[in-house]
Amino acid sequence: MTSVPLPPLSAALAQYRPSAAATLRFRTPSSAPGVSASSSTRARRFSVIASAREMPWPHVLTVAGSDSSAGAGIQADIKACAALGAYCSSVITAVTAQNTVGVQGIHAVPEKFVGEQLRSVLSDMSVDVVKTGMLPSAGVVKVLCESLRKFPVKALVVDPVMVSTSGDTLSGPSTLATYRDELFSMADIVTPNVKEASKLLGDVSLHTISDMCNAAESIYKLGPKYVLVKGGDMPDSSDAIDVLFDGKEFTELRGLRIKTRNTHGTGCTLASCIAAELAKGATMLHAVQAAKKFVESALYHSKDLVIGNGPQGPFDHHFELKSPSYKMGSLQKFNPDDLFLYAVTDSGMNKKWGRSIKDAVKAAIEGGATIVQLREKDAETREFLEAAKACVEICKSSGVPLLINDRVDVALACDADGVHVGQSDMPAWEVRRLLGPGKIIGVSCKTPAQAEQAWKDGADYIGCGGVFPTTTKANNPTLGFEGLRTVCLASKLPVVAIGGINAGNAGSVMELGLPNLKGVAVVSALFDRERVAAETRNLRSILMKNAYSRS
Ligand SMILES: Nc1ncnc2c1ncn2[C@@H]1O[C@H](COP(=O)(O)OP(=O)(O)O)[C@@H](O)[C@H]1O
Ligand SMILES: Cc1ncc(COP(=O)(O)O)c(N)n1
Ligand SMILES: [Mg+2]
Repeated sequence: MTSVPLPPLSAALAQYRPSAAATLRFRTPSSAPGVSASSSTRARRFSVIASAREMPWPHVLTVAGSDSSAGAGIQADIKACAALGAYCSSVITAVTAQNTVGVQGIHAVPEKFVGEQLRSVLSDMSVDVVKTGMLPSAGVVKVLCESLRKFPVKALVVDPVMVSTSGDTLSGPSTLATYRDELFSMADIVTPNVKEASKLLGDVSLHTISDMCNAAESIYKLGPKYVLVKGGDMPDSSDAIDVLFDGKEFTELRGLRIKTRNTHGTGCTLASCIAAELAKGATMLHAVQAAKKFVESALYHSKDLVIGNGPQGPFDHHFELKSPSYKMGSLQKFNPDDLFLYAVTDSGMNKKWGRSIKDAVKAAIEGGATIVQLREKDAETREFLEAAKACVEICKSSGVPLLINDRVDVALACDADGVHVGQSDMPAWEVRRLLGPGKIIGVSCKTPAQAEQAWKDGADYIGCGGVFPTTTKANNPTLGFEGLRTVCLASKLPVVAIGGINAGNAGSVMELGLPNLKGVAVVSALFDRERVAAETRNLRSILMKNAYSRS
């Protein structure tokens, strides 16, 4: 089984942003020669409408029940899609009287009227993905299947909602057979929780990951392309583990288990996020990972919310709107463009030139470094921590992220922006566990396999090198341009090139034109010099020239 801890918050947030296709961009019309001013204005107006039509918004249709407390159901689906940049239309199958205590009543919408709503939406709007939640009767499941046959969509996400997190029944046993016989074979993914998986398989008991895998395999035989058995309600588990099965391979998706009462609507949100990501064009594994990361982050940010008096509260789908980075205009903790000029300090060089770490960092920032890593291999811990704390202050005030090489403890103690690890340091997934979802993690990689692992482990970027021979790192094989190209092409993450890079050769590295190669990391070319700020400024202007000539 492949074990896949989740990509970090920043990586996931990057996916939450509306994709280019989702952003309505208005093209300036090219008016034909001889067209009068007023008709050109008209032409512009038409062109705006036309180009808006050409740029469809990723569209999810949720077919689900209304939750009066707005934590789950239709309300959760719309909030989740909005947070991830997808449009969400809604066909309501039932209205529930529900709160944080439980479900007090259910009023099913007549099957015929569910069909009418489906026709209204599907015949008019270009829906990319249909996501189903509460389908209260076998009749509604049948009506949905008929509509989907008539109006096919790109993907179908089936959350077989039967029992709410509060334990209330939302869809009776009569629907089970129709789910199994008709809907599942049309589904791209089915996402039962453990209780639902058990019911679908005739009340088998599920206690372990291996039980979840067996259940996923059995449900897969009913026809969907993927099965995700969700482990939110698995007792005695310190992690929140879900199992994805694609017919060949099991992938264990492991996330932090957030200690909170606010888990009402986690299942609805997860399925809607998967649908939104698929609508934006993600692969299934990416969609599931991003969705799980979103739920984890939302729970984390809402863990202390108190809404309602019952045991199960709702969580905040729009937690990003409250984050300071959002208010400062940036949704992401990590911006891959920050890798542009990556300054890595070296204790030996600082000593040689009689500089403190703090002065070295100040000078690099003054010269225009866009991210800084403290790589102090020989420093005493106490002394290093003091210096790191001072550097955090300097970097914060300049808006430059500060990473710590290898020392997760120091990064935690000084509240750095993240950690960079090598292949023999702590594994990135373990670092993620310790740092939480919001920090930046970088991993040094020399091979496509290492790059793949870094992505699976939840890293934000990889450092690839040595591109040229270097004296900074002993016994460091040189990859050359070919090695760098191979790793970049294989990497799903942004890459920064490292190893022997200086003002003389940085341009040639960037000229490789690899789309995910975001910048260069330098040690000696900045710090084994007398004037750090001037060297940084010089390198920056070389990189800028290269960037402009390529754009
Ligand atoms: N306390 C928690 N911390 C982190 N993730 C959770 C927590 N509870 C549930 N999840 C995640 O939320 C998603 C929905 O799972 P689950 O709650 O099992 O589904 P449902 O809401 O359908 O019962 C899964 O990805 C699960 O791992
Ligand atoms: C209308 C409606 N639909 C679905 C759920 C499931 O909620 P959860 O996501 O917590 O399992 C619910 N409680 N109410
Ligand atoms: Mg739940």
